[in-house]
Amino acid sequence: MAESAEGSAGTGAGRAPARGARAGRDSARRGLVRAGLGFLLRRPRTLAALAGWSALEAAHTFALGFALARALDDGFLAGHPATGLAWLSVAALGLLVGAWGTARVHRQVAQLTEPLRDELVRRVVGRGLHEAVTAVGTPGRAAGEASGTGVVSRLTHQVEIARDSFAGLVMVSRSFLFTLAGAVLGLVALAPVLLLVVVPPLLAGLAVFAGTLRPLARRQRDFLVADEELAREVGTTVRALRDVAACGAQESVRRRVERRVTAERRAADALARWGVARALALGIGGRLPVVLLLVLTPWLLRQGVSAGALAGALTYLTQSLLPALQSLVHGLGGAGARLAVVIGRLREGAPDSGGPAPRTPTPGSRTPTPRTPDPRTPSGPEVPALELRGVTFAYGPGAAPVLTGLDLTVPAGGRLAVVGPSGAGKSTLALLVAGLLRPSAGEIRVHGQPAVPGRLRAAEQLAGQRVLIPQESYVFTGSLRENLCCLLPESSAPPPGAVLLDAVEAVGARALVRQLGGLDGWVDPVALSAGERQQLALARAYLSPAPLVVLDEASSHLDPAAEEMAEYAFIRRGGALVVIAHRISSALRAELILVLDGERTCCGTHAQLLESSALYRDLAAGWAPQSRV
Ligand SMILES: Nc1ncnc2c1ncn2[C@@H]1O[C@H](COP(=O)(O)OP(=O)(O)OP(=O)(O)O)[C@@H](O)[C@H]1O
Repeated sequence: MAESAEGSAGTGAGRAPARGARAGRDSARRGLVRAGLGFLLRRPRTLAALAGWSALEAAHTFALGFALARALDDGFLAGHPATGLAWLSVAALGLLVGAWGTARVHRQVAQLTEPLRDELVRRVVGRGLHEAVTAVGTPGRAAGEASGTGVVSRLTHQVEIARDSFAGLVMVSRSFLFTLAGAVLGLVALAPVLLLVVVPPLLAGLAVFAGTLRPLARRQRDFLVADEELAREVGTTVRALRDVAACGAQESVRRRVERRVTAERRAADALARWGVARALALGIGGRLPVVLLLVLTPWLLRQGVSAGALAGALTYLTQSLLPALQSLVHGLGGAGARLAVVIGRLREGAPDSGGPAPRTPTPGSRTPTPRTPDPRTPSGPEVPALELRGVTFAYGPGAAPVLTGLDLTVPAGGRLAVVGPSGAGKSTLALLVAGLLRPSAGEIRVHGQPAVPGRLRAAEQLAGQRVLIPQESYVFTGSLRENLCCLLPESSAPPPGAVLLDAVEAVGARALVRQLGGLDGWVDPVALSAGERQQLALARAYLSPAPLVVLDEASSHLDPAAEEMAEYAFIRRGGALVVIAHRISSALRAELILVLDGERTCCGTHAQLLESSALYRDLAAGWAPQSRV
């Protein structure tokens, strides 16, 4: 238990300076040990019952070696097979009694673990609900997306792990103590001299094991944390593969995942090295006594130890002590460290992180620096930002084309809105423009360069040409600064904080940044609402140097006012803008509107389209009431 505490205390503290982290771990360990002892001492009756049933279980250990020795000495070796069989029956009876004791032990352990779980659940559900209540009204948080349910669900999952690990710990430590007691009593009953052979190596093995517990628990904890971080990173990445490709963020995401893989491998290597020490402890404490017993057999026989007693002692060593020691070593090293990590997190209130979320002072009421619009017309004003010539696209050779022979030109710095009914091909067009789909026929050029999907190098080039923000925005676990800067070229110097804050301010995400604790605040994608994720993705796109921005309903989770603010930010930013519009207000802000309507697809201004496109008139009429909301 003490070692578990040691492990838990340091969760996430590795980022702090070593001495402070160690002091924090020590104090948390003491707190955890006190809390654990307090929890046990408040249940004396359960403990007494557990000890009683464990003693019965240990009687089986005692009976096994002792009855075997008697069966040999008084029965089979003495020429009385009936006596031998009778003693073997005693051993069998001992097995039955032991099994009964074990069943009752499980019941008593449940009496300990269930209250522990209830206590933890009460605490974490309370805290989860508190977080949910305080999250209500958070700007950008969509209705029904209060984080409380997610927090509570993750915390209760950790409570389940804590309960199972605690049960495992109680079982192995109790089993070892009572098995040891049963075996030692048995050896004394057979021949006290046997203790001289068994006890010293056993104690030495236990001492080695005790010495490895702390470092082992620390390595185990580091490994668990690294493993979870890797799983979380990979899980987030896999869910967001399309968005990662859309953002052109493959390279930075690859590096992030690679860092996690390396960290996990290092943690696993360190754990494996300490695993050798654990094997050494097992060898000295569990296997060396067997070897000594065999080597010293002639001497023991001279001391008057009978053949039956030797067989009994071997039985104690191989059937009881070695398995119990194995369970103890693996149980304390595994379940103990896991319990330490989980309890540590539950106490810290960090439901899902491998470490505390770093917080920096709130930016406060700083005055935004006016931003000069970027001259994002790389090829000069005469080269269109986007050109489609006879573009046809179908999702398969036999599939009906989504787009047929589409021609379109968006001038440098121009603004295009794309509208159409669901399934008309708006997102498909966005993916084609972003170079993530290849046209079946025709050509697409972005600032004069072909937009083609390709290998990593091509993806990097694409990221410099255009940025696509899809409907479900990708943000990753990391600092806010990392999330904002991931579309910036590797070679460029990190932008000053003021530039990042300007971008955040421009797209209306200042409140969110304050809530996250500033630019070095920690982003947990799961804890953010869809609207908040969109705000971060918009700020990231705003910062990107790409001269073409494609927003595929990228503000669909924002309210109309927030959406307007974000779109005006992109207009001021410079460069060309293509917006897949889901509100008439978006379309009205564009200079040109493309109505995707199969063979009746057309392009024009709002006024022209009201005249010429029945579908556009219908869409505008349908949107009008919502846009006033
Ligand atoms: N990966 C795909 N494989 C096959 N067909 C697809 C795929 N993605 C989209 N489609 C089909 O292509 C057509 C156009 O889809 P798309 O998502 O581009 O339309 P949309 O106008 O963006 O619709 P919405 O407004 O509902 O998002 C639809 O018929 C859709 O079912």
